[in-house]
Amino acid sequence: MIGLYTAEEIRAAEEPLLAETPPGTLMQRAATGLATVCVRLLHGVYGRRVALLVGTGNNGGDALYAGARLAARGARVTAVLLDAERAHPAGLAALRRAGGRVRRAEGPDVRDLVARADLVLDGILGIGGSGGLRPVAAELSTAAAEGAGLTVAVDVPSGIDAGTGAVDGAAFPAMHTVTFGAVKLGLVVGEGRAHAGQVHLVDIGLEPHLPAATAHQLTDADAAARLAPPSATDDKYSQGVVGIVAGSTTYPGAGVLCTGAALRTRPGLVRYAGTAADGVRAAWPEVIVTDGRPGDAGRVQAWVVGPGMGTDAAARSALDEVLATDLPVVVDADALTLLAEDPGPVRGRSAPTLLTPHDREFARFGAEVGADRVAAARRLAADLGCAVLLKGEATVVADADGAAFVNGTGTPWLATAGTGDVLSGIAGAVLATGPRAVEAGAVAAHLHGRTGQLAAQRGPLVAGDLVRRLPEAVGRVRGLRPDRLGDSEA
Ligand SMILES: NC(=O)C1=CN([C@@H]2O[C@H](COP(=O)(O)OP(=O)(O)OC[C@H]3O[C@@H](n4cnc5c(N)ncnc54)[C@H](OP(=O)(O)O)[C@@H]3O)[C@@H](O)[C@H]2O)[C@@H](O)CC1
Ligand SMILES: Nc1ncnc2c1ncn2[C@@H]1O[C@H](COP(=O)(O)OP(=O)(O)O)[C@@H](O)[C@H]1O
Ligand SMILES: [K+]
Repeated sequence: MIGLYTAEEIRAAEEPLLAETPPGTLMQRAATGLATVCVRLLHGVYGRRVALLVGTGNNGGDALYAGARLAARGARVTAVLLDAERAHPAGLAALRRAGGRVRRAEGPDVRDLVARADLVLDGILGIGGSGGLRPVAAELSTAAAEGAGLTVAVDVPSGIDAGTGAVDGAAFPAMHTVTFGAVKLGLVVGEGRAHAGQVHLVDIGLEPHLPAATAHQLTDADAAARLAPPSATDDKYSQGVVGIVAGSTTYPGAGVLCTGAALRTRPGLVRYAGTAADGVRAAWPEVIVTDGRPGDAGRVQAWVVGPGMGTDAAARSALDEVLATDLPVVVDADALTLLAEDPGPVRGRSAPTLLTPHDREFARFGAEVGADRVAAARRLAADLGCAVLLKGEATVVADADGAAFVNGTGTPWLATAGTGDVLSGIAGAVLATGPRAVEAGAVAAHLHGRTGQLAAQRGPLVAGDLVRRLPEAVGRVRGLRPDRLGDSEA
C-alpha cells in the first residue's frame, strides 16, 4: 500500500531527519531526484529551454538547484523570481555558477519566455504554501499551461492544499509532480489530483521517520490479495455467497448489471431477490433468483441493496429486512435515498456495512461533500458508524475510525449510467469473502477502475462492457496477462 500524508505529518517527520543530516543535505537529495526525473521527461537536455518559477521558500530552492544541474548539462535555464529579494540565496548562486540566468517575474517578456519553454518547473510554493496563487504567479502558470512545453511541479503543484487537494483560487496545472519523501494526500484526491498529473516519488530518506499512514492507496498487488482464486478445497458455497436486492420492473437493468458484476467478480454463487427477477433470470441463468423478499433468496454471506430498486414502501421494507440481519451489507443508490431519510437502521449495525454514495446522494445525509473529500467521507462514516465509499474521479473510502483509502485507478469514461451498479455488485462480491467494509470498498473501487481502463482501451464504454471485462481485469490485477494465461498460470 502507498501511504498518503498531510503537510503536517511530513514536516514532523522531516524534523529529526534535518537534525541528523548536515545542513542542505535534504534539499540536495530533493534537487538531484527532481533533475533526474526532468532529464528523463525531456529526452535530452542539451539546448533545451527551461523556465524555473521560483517562490520565496525552500520549494524555490529545490527548483534553483535542479535548474543548476540542468544548466550544467547544457540546458538554457532561466529562473523567474516572484519576489527577487526573498529567493533562496544559495540556490540562486548555484544556478548562476552553472550558467543559468535570472529574471524578475514582472519583466515585459517573461510571459513569452515561460510559454516558449520546453520545460516549466513550478517552484513557487511547496508544503509551506497556503491559499491559491497570487496574480503574477497565476498568470505565469496560465502561460505555462498554454505553452507547448512540459509542466512539472516541485513537490506539489503550487496553489493546491497538500493535505486535502483543495484549490482555493488559481493553482499550477502540472503534467508531472516530483514529490519528496512521501506522497502527499492532496496529490491524489479532489482538484489536486488533476493539477498534479503523474506523480513521481523521490526518496530523501524520510521513510524511517514517517508515522503509520491513516490514508492509503492500494496497488494491484494489494487488491490481488483480496481477489485470490478458489483453492482446491473450495466449493460453490465457500467463496462468499452474495445476495443482490436491486432493479425493479421500471429499472430491470440495474438488477442485471449489479448481479452480473457480482457473478463475474466471484462466481461461486450469487442469489437475487427482487422485482427484476425475469430480467436477471434471462441474463444470468447461473444465478438463483426469487421475485420474493430477501429472506426468500436463501443463505448469503453479504447483501447488496439498492441499485434501481425504487423508493416505495416495498423497497423500504426490503432495505429494513437486509439491514436487520447480522450480515455484511453494501447500501447503494435508492437504498441510500431511503436511508438518508432515516439512518437509524444502519447506526446500530455491528456487521460490516458499506455505503456507496456519489456526491448528490452524500449530500442527502445533511452536508455537501465540499473540497476536502477525504474529510467528508470520514465525517459521514464516523457519524453513521460504518464505512463510506464516496464515488468520484478519485473515489474515497473511509471508515468510522478514520482509516481511509483513495483510489488510484479509473477513467472519466466511467461517467456513464450504470457503472455505479457494477461497482456495488463488485463490492458485494468482495465483502462476502470476509474483509472489513472499508477494505472491501477500496478493493472494489480499484478493480472497478482497472476494468474501466481496460474497457476504455477500445473507446467509449457502457456499463455492460465492465461486466464483460471483469474476469480479464481480475486476471490483470493479479499480474496475469492474456498472453500468459497458460495452464501453468492457473
Ligand atoms: N524541510 C525540508 O527539509 C525540505 C523541504 N523541501 C522543500 O521545501 C518545501 C517547503 O519549503 P518552505 O517551508 O520553505 O515553504 P514553501 O512551500 O517553499 O513556501 C513558503 C513561502 O511561500 C510564501 N507563501 C505562502 N503562501 C503563499 C501564496 N499563496 N502565494 C505566495 N507566497 C506564499 C510564504 O511567505 P509569505 O509571503 O507568506 O511570508 C513562505 O515564504 C517543500 O515543499 C519542499 O519542496 C525539500 O527541499 C526537501 C527538504
Ligand atoms: N470523471 C470520472 N472519472 C472517473 N470515474 C468516474 C467519473 N465520474 C464517475 N466516475 C465513476 O463512475 C461510477 C458512477 O457511479 P454512479 O454515479 O453511481 O452511476 P450510476 O448510478 O449510473 O450507476 C462511480 O464508480 C464513479 O467513481
Ligand atoms: K511547487
